[in-house]
Amino acid sequence: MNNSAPVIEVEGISKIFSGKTVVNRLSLQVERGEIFGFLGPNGSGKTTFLRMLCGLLRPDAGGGRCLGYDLLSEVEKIRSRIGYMAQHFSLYDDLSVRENLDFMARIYAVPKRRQVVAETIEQMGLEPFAGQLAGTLSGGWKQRLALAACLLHQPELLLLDEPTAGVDPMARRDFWEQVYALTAQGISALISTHYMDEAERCNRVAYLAYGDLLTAGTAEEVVSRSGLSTWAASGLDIQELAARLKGVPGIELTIPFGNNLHICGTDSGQLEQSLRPFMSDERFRWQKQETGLEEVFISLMNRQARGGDGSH
Ligand SMILES: Nc1ncnc2c1ncn2[C@@H]1O[C@H](COP(=O)(O)OP(=O)(O)OP(=O)(O)O)[C@@H](O)[C@H]1O
Repeated sequence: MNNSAPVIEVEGISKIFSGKTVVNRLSLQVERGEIFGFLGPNGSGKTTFLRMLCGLLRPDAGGGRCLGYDLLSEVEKIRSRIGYMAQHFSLYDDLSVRENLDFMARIYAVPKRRQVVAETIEQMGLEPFAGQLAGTLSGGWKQRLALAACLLHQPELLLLDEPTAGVDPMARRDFWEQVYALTAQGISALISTHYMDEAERCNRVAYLAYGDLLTAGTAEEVVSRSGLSTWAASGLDIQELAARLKGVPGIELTIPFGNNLHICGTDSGQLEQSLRPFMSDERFRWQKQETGLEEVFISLMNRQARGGDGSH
């Protein structure tokens, strides 16, 4: 495909299950070499969207191209060029790491199978475990093996559905190092996640809530478009403070983070004016703060729940 063309270019794609719209006219572009993060609460349609991209589900409306191939008519070409890591990927617990990869390589009819499996084991740092039964690996190494299995047929695009769910922080960091190394080689990745720190590692992010794409862009764009200003109050009694701030004009959102309460509003003047009387309370230290993705996503969700147009 044309190297400058987006790897994913979809327009208005929808999926309806039993009369319920699960993905609602979603349009999105992912550029080559990009790590694109896909966030949203459980059941918002992230998996359904990924499955439409890799041809496992057919969109009920809309269409587009994945790696330059048509989503509706060239599904086989797409499938052979993408690596899909499903949320509940399955490995054979009673096969070794090498046997698992060899088996997957046979299924994909990978040419020079033995050589490719050996190279993949080396590339993914799996040598120390090559002879070990997959069922005895730690969660992080199982994840690594599942990623290795997606790479055997040398895909151009990875679709990773919550690849680090339930994995400890060190293993998550290692996993991201691998993803960076792969994208440095020109592979693109669309990754769904619930972790905010992972969202911040992506070149661009999108937030999906119950089928609707609420925002997409770089973290800076998403934050700036939200128009939110944030103050943080730190102290021990922040739950009580949060309760007192409820319904105060200009305060649209409060989120506790440990001993900090983040307080947000889109009218920064009104927010400051409303907070001023609380700032004389010596139990708290007050600080203006950069708005983060988490504040933006929660605010968008709240607006959507209140029936806003969700177009921010
Ligand atoms: N094959 C199916 N038949 C009917 N409903 C389905 C099917 N697959 C998914 N759904 C429903 O579609 C909605 C979206 O599910 P989906 O798995 O795409 O969300 P998700 O954002 O990936 O959630 P999670 O973060 O929990 O993985 C859910 O309400 C789910 O129950």
